[in-house]
Amino acid sequence: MGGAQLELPSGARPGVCVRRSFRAHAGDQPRRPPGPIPVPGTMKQESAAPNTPPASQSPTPSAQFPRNDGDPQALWIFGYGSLVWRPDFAYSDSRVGFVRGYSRRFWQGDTFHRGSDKMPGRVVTLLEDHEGCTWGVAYQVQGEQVSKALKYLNVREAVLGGYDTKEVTFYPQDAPDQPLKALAYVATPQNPGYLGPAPEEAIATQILACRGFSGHNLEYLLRLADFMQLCGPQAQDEHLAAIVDAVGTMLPCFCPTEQALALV
Ligand SMILES: N[C@@H](CCC(=O)N[C@@H](CS)C(=O)NCC(=O)O)C(=O)O
Repeated sequence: MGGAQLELPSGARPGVCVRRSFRAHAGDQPRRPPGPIPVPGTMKQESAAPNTPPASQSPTPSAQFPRNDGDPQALWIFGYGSLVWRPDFAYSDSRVGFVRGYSRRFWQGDTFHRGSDKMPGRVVTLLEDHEGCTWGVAYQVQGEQVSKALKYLNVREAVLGGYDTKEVTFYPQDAPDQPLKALAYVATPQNPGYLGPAPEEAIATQILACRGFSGHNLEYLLRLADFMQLCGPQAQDEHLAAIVDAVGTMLPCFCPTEQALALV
C-alpha cells in the first residue's frame, strides 16, 4: 500500500465545519500504529482484503446509487472508518472532506474484523446529528470498478459488518462549494451487531481488549486518529479524541514498566 504521508490539499478552509479543538496534547499524541498511512488517491489498485471471504454474488445495496453530473457510471463512496486507511478496492480518484448532519460514533460491534464473538470490538458508524460533521475520504469508482467495489464492500461492510448503504452529501475539503453525492455504509441501531452509546472510558477499555481477523481494535482507533490529525485543525472529532485520551490514560496499566516486569 502507498507509504507516503497523507498529503492534504493546502488552503484548508477555516470556519468550514469547525468544532471545538481536537483534544490531543503534545505529550500524548496518538502514536502512529505500525506501517505508514497510505495516501488516498495514490494507492495502487488494491486486491480484496486477505481476510475477506469470496465476494458475494448479490452486490445490491439498498440505496439507489447516488449519481453526480458527468460520467453516469461514476460513483463516489464515502469512507469514515477503516475505509479511510484501507479501502482495498480499485478507485480512480479520492478526496479528503466531510459530510454534514452526521457524527461518527464507536457504537457498532464487530465480531470479525476487530473482535470476536466472545469479545466484540467497537468500530464506527454515523449517527444522524443536525449539528454533526464527519471527516473522511470519498473514493470515485468508474466503469467496471463500480461493480467490483460494491461486490467487495457488500461482503466487508454489509455481510460481515452489519452496515447498510445510505446516500450522503460529501463536501471536498478543497472545494466545499462543490459538494458530491456519495454512498456511505452506515450501521443502524436495527442491525444485530449494534452496541449503541457507552462512556468513552468503557469504549476505550473494550478497544484495548479486542482484536479480530483484520488486527487489533487499537490499531483501528489510532489509524483513524492519525487521519484526523493529518486533516488539520479544522477537522475535529471530540468523541474520537475522548476515546484516544482515555486509551492514553489506561495504557500504562496495560504496559507494565520494566520494574513491574522485574527486568531491572
Ligand atoms: N463504513 C465505515 C466503517 C467501516 C468499517 O470500519 N467497517 C469494518 C467492518 S465491521 C471494517 O471494514 N473493518 C476492516 C478493518 O477493521 O480493517 C467506513 O466507511 O469506513
